Amino acid sequence: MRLGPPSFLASLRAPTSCRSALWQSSHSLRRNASAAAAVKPQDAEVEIPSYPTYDLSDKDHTRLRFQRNIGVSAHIDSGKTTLTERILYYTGRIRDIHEVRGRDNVGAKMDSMDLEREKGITIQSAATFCDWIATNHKGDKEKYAINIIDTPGHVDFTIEVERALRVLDGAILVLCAVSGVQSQTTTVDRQMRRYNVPRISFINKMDRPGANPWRVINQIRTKLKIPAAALQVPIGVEDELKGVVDLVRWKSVYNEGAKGQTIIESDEIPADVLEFATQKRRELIEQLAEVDDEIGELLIMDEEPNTTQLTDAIRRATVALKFSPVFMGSAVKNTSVQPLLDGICAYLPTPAEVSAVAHDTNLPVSAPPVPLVPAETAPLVALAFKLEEGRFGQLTYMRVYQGSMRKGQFIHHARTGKKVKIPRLVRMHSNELEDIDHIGPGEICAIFGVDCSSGDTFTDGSSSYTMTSMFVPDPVISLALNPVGQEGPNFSRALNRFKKEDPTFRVHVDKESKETIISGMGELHLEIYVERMRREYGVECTTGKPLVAFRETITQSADFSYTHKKQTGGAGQFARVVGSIEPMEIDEETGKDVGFENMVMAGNIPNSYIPGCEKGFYEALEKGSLSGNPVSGCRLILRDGAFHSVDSSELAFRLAIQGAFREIYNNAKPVILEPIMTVEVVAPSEFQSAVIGGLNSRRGTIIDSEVREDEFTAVAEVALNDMFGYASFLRGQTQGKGEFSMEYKKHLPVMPDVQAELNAAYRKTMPTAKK
Ligand SMILES: Nc1nc2c(ncn2[C@@H]2O[C@H](COP(=O)(O)OP(=O)(O)OP(=O)(O)O)[C@@H](O)[C@H]2O)c(=O)[nH]1
Repeated sequence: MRLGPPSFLASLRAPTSCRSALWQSSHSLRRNASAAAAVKPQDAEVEIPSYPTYDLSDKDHTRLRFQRNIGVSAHIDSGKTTLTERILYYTGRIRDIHEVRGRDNVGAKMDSMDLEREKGITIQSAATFCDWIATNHKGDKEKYAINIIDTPGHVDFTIEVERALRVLDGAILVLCAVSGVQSQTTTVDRQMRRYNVPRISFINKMDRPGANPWRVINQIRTKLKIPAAALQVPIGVEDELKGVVDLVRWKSVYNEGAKGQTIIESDEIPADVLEFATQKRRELIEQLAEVDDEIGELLIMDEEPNTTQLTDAIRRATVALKFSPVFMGSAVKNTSVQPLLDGICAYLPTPAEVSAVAHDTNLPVSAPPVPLVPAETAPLVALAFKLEEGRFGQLTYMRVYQGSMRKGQFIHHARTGKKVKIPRLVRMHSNELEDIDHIGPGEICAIFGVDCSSGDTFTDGSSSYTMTSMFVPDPVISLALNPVGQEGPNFSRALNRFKKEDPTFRVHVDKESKETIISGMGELHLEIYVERMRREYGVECTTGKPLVAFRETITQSADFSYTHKKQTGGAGQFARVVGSIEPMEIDEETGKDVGFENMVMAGNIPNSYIPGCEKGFYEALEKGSLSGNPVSGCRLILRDGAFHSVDSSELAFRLAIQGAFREIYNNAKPVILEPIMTVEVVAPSEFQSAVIGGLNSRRGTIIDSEVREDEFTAVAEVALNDMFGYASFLRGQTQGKGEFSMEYKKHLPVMPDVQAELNAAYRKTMPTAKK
């Protein structure tokens, strides 16, 4: 988790005394159910220790000033991979350019999986690094080290975007010059906001007929609600695009050479864009004045900011998340990618400019977080943000937040307390590795041979810090998976590996049918794993019909007072629990919408039995009694109870909570929820009414539509259950010219008739269920 805009260097050095205080935990169990078990007893006064402070050395300052960790994210097919390929080429990281779905059949460097190259989509985010000699606003050259993560655009692989943004300091938001802000752009925008990631916007595909960057900028301002202004205007349009006018340095910038590798700069602004460029420079200053005091004052005094003032203001406002500078070009036509690289160096933050925090596991979860300082001398805190099974074993991607790591060094796994040696330390270049001996704070690397899950923290053992992990959305779709022939060990081996790599991929065995059920973020998501199972593990599988992941929730509170008592000759079971269940809103930061709160006073239930109660609650949530689907949006508050010195046990309390939950569930007026998707269709204008009619016939609600010269976009909310078979339906409706993307929006109650149907179907499968 990052804190807000960084005037944070001051806060890093805040006097320790202000953090050394008695602090009272009162609602510590509310926020994070999974962390709840580790929390200290409530209402205890806890002393916050005084943590040592670390200052950045001059060496740290210099290194971090020239370091950037950035991501490239966007709606599908906006050109992220194509852009990254250019970046790698111009920075000298690769010797030649290969296109996504290119005729040379090589495929883009960052799409290294065979499946990615075949389908022409990015499935896994890939990490790489490069050096760039940037030209600054004075025209001086400076060398920067840039770590880049290219993320997938398909919503099915959204966890990859979450993972990347969690550890990146800045991002490039790529938009198509024709389609503008699309549904997935909004999702990426939301993710960037969640992790406070400053962003540069890059309007790609300026060579396409109908390209209109000004409409796109307007959409950034109105739809994404972030002040934005162009730092460039194009020279030439569509096919004739030659370069851009740099509005900050007031220069014309052209690409020359077969691959646009030579940058030619000129002080002469072409006459046909001069007036327009002057107007857009004015617009840039006015937009900045809205968010930056210094420019605001200059504007009031009617003074023109100079290049340094303008650059500094753009940087300040971008890093403070108040503004997005907009660049434009065409990745495929090799135009204006180098100025974007200069922009990354000039305007995106250094690792020292974003604040990162950890939690001290010795304190309750709601204790104030501890700021981390990217100083080499500080004790190590690193976050494993992605796992990947490679040719040489498990590869763990790490972001080092403070301190450093060395090959051969021992590091501590914060969750398990295990000490592990780093056998091999590498920097990643897509699927190739470069061995290194040492990695400093603020950098990204990968290590081999360390067993952990994604989201785990590593330290040098001197602190008990852990970093909060990322938002993991719940699956929306599931299907039964059966290996053809005998089930061999590779079947479960593959499933275990996929589960570890991807927290949005879930596996369980259905208790009734005994079938293996896999769940995920969409049909494509699951299809990719079934295919990987075949290719990487040699296991051929058949799959059942995809099923929507229904959920249940409660709509009102209900109290319980329940005694679990059993006397069967030997030791008996006794546990009494009193409390309530109530509806719970989702926590935007953690994604949690279920929680267990212990408010038992005076030891009426001994502390040692509380974990049993909590376990019982989470088990009860696994299957709601309306339809057998998991229950979400529910908090249990345990207020009181009673125990017996001989007959009580953790098991008795676990069963007591389950019994209580079963007994009062219906009093809390449960309903069945279904996933609602945002569906965006782009198709030639002549098919507009057919497409809208098609969405209406699937009970969709049209929430936005836009008609451009030749094509239109329609955005609708449709229940996922009504979307099966839509791809071929749309193909038929639009002679194959329509495209659609779909992403999960929210869960909503199903219609009463559907609820009755699902309930009846569930009862039929449950001979023991109450009829
Ligand atoms: N006209 C035009 N096409 C482009 C440009 N950049 C990329 N494309 C094309 O757009 C398509 C998608 O490009 P990708 O680079 O795979 O897009 P992506 O955003 O990485 O795709 P996903 O990772 O699948 O979301 C390819 O056919 C590219 O050749 C551009 O500047 N102009």
